Amino acid sequence: MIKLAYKLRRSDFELNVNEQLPATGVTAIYGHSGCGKSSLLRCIAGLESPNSAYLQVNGEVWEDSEKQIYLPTHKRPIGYVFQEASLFEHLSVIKNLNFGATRCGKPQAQKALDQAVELLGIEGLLNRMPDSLSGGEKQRVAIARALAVCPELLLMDEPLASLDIRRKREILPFLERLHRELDIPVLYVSHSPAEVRRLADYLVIMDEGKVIASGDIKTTQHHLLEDEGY
Ligand SMILES: Nc1ncnc2c1ncn2[C@@H]1O[C@H](COP(=O)(O)OP(=O)(O)OP(=O)(O)O)[C@@H](O)[C@H]1O
Repeated sequence: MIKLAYKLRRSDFELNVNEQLPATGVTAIYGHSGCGKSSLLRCIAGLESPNSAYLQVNGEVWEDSEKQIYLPTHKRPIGYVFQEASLFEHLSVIKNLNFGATRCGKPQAQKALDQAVELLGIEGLLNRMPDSLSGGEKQRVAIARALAVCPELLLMDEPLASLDIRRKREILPFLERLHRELDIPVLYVSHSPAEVRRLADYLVIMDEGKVIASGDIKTTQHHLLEDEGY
């Protein structure tokens, strides 16, 4: 179970969320642009300074502002994938992945790295430099690097948004594979009904900083807009 409660006030925006999410499968966080999806993910990663915060993942409290508990970002066992693959441009693919594995720091680091390489189908890219990769390949490497951290929670913020439809189609099967074969809960921010339908088990729908509906995908998917169908 992931229990979270955040209040974050900005001059013209307020995030106010209090949810219990499953600690398995893919939970999509869906809503219009500006509704606070990325802010919520950034709170979970410890990258915002909310007015009040509570986060518990699988029984462990990562943050509780009332009790002044705050696990800093670099100590949170999370993998984070952004819209744009944020690879170290001066490092080869394998060195980028090793950087993730260093953060894992557990005996199973090498195994996690090998599994990530295999899952994302990037064996043939390991010695390439990021600037020689296509957008889709870069994003696959970024996802593998996030997995090499051995995360207990994978945060994905519109990982396909910067890709054209062909690249989206190319990556979706890999995401579906992650979903089938990995046992790590994923919080997946998206404003694409097509992606949500294909990937999510659980859905959180946001509007203006609040959750307006949440639940199993079967019972909530009628909230999704018509999709563009890729
Ligand atoms: N660093 C910041 N400083 C001030 N306001 C911000 C900051 N980041 C986001 N906002 C504002 O907070 C609100 C929520 O933004 P957020 O990026 O969380 O929404 P979102 O649902 O992820 O949007 P999108 O789908 O466009 O990425 C918006 O009004 C945005 O302009």
